[in-house]
Amino acid sequence: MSTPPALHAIDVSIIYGQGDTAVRALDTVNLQIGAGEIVAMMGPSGSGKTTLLMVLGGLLQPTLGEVQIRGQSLTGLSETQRARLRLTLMGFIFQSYNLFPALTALENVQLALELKRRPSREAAPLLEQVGLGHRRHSYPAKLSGGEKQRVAIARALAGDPGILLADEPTAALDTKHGMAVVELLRTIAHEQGRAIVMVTHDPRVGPMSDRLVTIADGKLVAAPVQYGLKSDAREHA
Ligand SMILES: Nc1ncnc2c1ncn2[C@@H]1O[C@H](COP(=O)(O)OP(=O)(O)OP(=O)(O)O)[C@@H](O)[C@H]1O
Repeated sequence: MSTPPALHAIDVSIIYGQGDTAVRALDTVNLQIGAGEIVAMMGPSGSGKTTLLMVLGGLLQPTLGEVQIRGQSLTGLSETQRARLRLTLMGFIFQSYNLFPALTALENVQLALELKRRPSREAAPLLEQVGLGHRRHSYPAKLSGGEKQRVAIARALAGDPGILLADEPTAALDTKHGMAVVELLRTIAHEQGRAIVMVTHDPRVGPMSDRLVTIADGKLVAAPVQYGLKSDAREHA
């Protein structure tokens, strides 16, 4: 039997609101992401990128269709069960880092380890893995944007998740630091076998990913240029 994909959206639609004010934010989306694959998701503002990321992360239930994580359907799970899956299988990375300003880099990661109930894992090696071992005792205010995002990535790795979901992780960074963060995420996907989905507005991120998924008006569309290893258009035609 073949291994199920890390993430699988099957005919997913999301309709916000009802009646005249209803918005179809996602329209019959089909998407598979495998372990060890880094996928960039692009599209105009309001096209449904964040909504799709939230659905893939089990933070939002599809109006129609379903999401499977490693072959397990999220449909019918309680909020507590979905929260447990998120805690054990997923890490989240945000544009604005969301670090605790009163905690050092090390303490930010340690707190995540405690919340994820991972007493056997240590924060310092996670910071070293993202190239920040030497800044472990620095507070976020003393770190550059790129360094803050690296702490946020170390924190997202605290639970040793198979899946990382990143919402515009480079949006607040200059080109050099932004590309270094994407390079780090790419290494994490390829060397550690994690599935990574990254929403981005930056056209330079697509070529650094294994696959570029383009979304317009809530639908996945074939990208004008296909990058990397696989083509989403081929896979989901
Ligand atoms: N909670 C909500 N209630 C109603 N409509 C919503 C809600 N969240 C998003 N929408 C609508 O759904 C559509 C998709 O929004 P979404 O935030 O997923 O787009 P996006 O591609 O991430 O946009 P951006 O690039 O601007 O962040 C938009 O039309 C948006 O106005």
